[in-house]
Amino acid sequence: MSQSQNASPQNAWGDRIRALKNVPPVLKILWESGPQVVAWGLILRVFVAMMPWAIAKVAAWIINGVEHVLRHQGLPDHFWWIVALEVGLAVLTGILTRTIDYFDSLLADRYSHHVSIEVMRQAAQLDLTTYEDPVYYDRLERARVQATDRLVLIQQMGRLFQQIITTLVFTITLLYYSPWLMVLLALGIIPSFLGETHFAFLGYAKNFHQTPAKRLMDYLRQVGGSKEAAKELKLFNLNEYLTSRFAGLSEQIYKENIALSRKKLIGGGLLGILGTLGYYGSYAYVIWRAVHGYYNIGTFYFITNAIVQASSNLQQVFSTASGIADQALFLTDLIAFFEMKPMVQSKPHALPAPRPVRLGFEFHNVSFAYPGTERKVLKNFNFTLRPGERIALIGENGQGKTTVVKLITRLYDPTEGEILLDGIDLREYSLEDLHQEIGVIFQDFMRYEMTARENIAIGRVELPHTEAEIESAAEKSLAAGVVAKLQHGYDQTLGRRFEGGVDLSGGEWQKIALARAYLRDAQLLILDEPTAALDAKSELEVFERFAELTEGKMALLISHRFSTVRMADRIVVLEGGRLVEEGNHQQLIALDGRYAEMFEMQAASYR
Ligand SMILES: Nc1ncnc2c1ncn2[C@@H]1O[C@H](COP(=O)(O)OP(=O)(O)OP(=O)(O)O)[C@@H](O)[C@H]1O
Repeated sequence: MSQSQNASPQNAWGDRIRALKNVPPVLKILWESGPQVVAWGLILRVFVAMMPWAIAKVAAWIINGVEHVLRHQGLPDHFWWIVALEVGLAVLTGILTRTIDYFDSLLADRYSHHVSIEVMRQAAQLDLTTYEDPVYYDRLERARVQATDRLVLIQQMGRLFQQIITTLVFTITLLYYSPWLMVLLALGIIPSFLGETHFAFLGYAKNFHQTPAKRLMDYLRQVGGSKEAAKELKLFNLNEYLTSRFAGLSEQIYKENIALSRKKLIGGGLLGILGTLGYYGSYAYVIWRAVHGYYNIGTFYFITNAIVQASSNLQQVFSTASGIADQALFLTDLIAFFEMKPMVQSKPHALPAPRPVRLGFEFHNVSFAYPGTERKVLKNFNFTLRPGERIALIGENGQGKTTVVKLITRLYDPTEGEILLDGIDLREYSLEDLHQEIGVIFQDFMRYEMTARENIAIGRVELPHTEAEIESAAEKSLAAGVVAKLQHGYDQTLGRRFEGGVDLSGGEWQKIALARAYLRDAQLLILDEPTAALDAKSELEVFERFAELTEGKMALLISHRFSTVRMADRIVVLEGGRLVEEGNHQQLIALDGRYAEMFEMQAASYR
């Protein structure tokens, strides 16, 4: 991520102008959301934009006609038809305006639908690293907010288009009568425009710097109301603590908001007075010319109306444009978010994953530090996993076992060295293909608050699956016993978030999660401490099955329980990011090294 993306906005004009470069991509997104709706909106706006001019022109004819009558020169031809035309134009304006509102709300719905989906797609393809980066998180948060509720922006863009046309029509009219009129009007309006954009920018800068505090507030609110935290909150009396931290932050944000609103009230008010002076200056000039006999009464009316319209539309053009600049600043994050590219991705002509795997996986002098950190979690790590082998990876907490899994599944790429699959660097293979060949259940696996069936089917969403396949996977992982006890069986919603949902125990959730791995017809199965919440009997059962079911496949198992570990064909001991011992249970016991020591320690605690 570049420095400029991370830096908070400085109060500079450059940033404001740069923000306008976000408008074209947004127009593109708008167009993609609903081309026909956009086109109709624009066509109708051209008509509505011309209406005030047409209405004023017809009104001038009517006034001249009335004057004729007053001077006893008789009623002009078609007079009542002209009056009817005026009424017709007013009615048509009303109808067109409502139709535009309808198209705007239609477009707003389509836009937020389209952007929400794009945000989800983009979030899904970004690296895992990005999720651990607070800057990214803040950006995702802002992008999410920006995805919805952009009706204002859409209305503003349409309105600007309409106001520009109306202003142009009346400006040409005024220039036709006297260029000075426009100069006077512009002198009054430009300072208030600059004021508007200035405050819009301050508003954006304020929101930008408030995002971390707002994120923290959201977190506090979420913890305060979460089911998981409820027990601890009560026992540790944490509610008051959380509430007061939330209140402190909320107070700070309120004060900052008020301070800005005050500035805006005073500064914006003073600049607004300049606009009023410019407007009345032009008005006085036209009165002077009319009094000196330059215009008849209808023309006088038409010009004064043109001043009112040009002035208010010009003012609106500026304030709408500054409103758009304001919104465009907010869109900086959305656009920046869409421009983020994942580092871990498939190359253009990536290879399909080998099936069957012939040589297996090989780590060659792999070193790895998590992005943004210096410490190497793996150091010159060398390791092989051959087809048909079942390997247990063991080591104390924090030695890098899960990291090995993250590298083999390409959630991250090594900092140094390479990982080969059948002799070819993992980075050469298609990511989707590679992931299809690996079934993995992490220690912090997800508990999807969906039905039991969906929780299992998630293991292989890319392919259709039959009822029998789901049931067979559930049998293998012992989840079938869990499902049998549920009132609605496989259709039972799990978790408590949704009505009718049933929560499971930690061990029951694990059996369900394990079924996902079995559903996948993968060549490598990885279980990262998947049985931690299982009781001893279940664990033994699960692993005896695992041993049976992974026969002929590659299996990688991470566990702290030696009763399980000893079933592996080969045991690899990790310490400080290095491979320190490897062999089967008997060999390692005979070696009398780290493994034997750890084994003895665990055995002693059972005696
Ligand atoms: N996303 C991350 N960013 C930075 N450091 C990390 C990250 N994930 C893990 N680490 C660090 O890397 C080291 C190895 O972690 P890893 O999860 O691979 O250990 P482990 O052997 O699986 O531990 P355990 O037995 O506790 O699961 C730890 O010191 C941990 O603090």
